[in-house]
Amino acid sequence: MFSVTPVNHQFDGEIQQKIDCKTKPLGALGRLEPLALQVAQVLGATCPTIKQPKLLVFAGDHGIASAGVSIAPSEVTTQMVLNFLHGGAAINVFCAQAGFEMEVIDCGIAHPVTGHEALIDQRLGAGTRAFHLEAAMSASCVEQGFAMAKARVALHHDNGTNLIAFGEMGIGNTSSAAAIMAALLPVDVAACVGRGTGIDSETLQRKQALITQAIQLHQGQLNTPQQILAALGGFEIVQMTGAMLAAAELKMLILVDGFIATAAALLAVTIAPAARDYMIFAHQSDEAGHQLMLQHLQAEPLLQLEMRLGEGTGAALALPLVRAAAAFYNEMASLQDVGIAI
Ligand SMILES: O=C(O)c1ccc[n+]([C@@H]2O[C@H](COP(=O)([O-])O)[C@@H](O)[C@H]2O)c1
Ligand SMILES: Cc1cc2nc[nH]c2cc1C
Repeated sequence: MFSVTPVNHQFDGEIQQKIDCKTKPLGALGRLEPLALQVAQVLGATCPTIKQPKLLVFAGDHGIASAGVSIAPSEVTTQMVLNFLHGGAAINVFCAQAGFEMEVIDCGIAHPVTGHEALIDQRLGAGTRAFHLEAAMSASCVEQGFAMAKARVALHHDNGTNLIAFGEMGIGNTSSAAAIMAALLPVDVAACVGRGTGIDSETLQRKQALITQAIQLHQGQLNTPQQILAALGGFEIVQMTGAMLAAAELKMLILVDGFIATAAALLAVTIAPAARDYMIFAHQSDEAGHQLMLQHLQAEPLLQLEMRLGEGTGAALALPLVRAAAAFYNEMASLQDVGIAI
């Protein structure tokens, strides 16, 4: 379904030379320099420019939420979707600041909302099934989610967007992301499970026990990323994975937010390793497993602000840094231009 090719390394030498010749000591722009290299690899070495950046908030509900793994009930997912549509959430504020156009996609919240034209309907159901008792969804649901996400990304690409940021909303989705992490990586469940929205220690123990139970229940059916998604996933995680693969296929920049978006990135990279070339990791979340997940992706996030909100907030805050990397690459004078000999 996805055919992702690695970035072109043909011009790496020229791009690096251009970065090194800017009016600064060698390497003095620190991590903005490899970021500029990546931006130029993906968007072109001549004058890489971020165009019509979009931030997509993928919303979905989780059956596991009714087992008491969050501070909030599933109703809050719908309430927050309405908040996004009315412009009142953190992500609305940060998108407006950063110059992101924001889109909210209903991937399958439990209580659908009507009468909002701006809400994109890509529903796969009314929340997943509780994955500690049965598979979260069917295999065909995963494929359907991939197809819908791919079509949406293609539409944005056709309209001129060349950077997509990934955020999400879904009560219970840190449980799903932690279970996916435990299924994909050679790490203990305990290293994957965190406090999500801010649960107490007793709830954390229950969450860990339910995820351990789920991994045992689905053992033998966790052999591919698609199987892992069907067993343990969420509708929003399925669609983020598909959308990331589609964006990589179309050679767009992918800006990844926090713990749950990174779980989707991990799935996408497992399906198509070349997708990693297109990914920029925005922010290291305070969620316990995120650092380890990033390590496995060999990702150094741009920001570390101790946030644990999701929605795409870290990605929105990181966009100015990505713009700055492209701008210095395109606009700074060279040492030669100004006659500096060092
Ligand atoms: O992205 C993150 O790093 C992150 C870390 C902790 C919580 N969240 C958000 O909180 C919700 C999931 O938390 P929970 O406790 O309900 O699993 C979901 O809506 C996420 O957007 C997000
Ligand atoms: C209020 C609230 C806002 C959120 N935004 C993302 N996840 C969230 C979880 C809660 C509970």
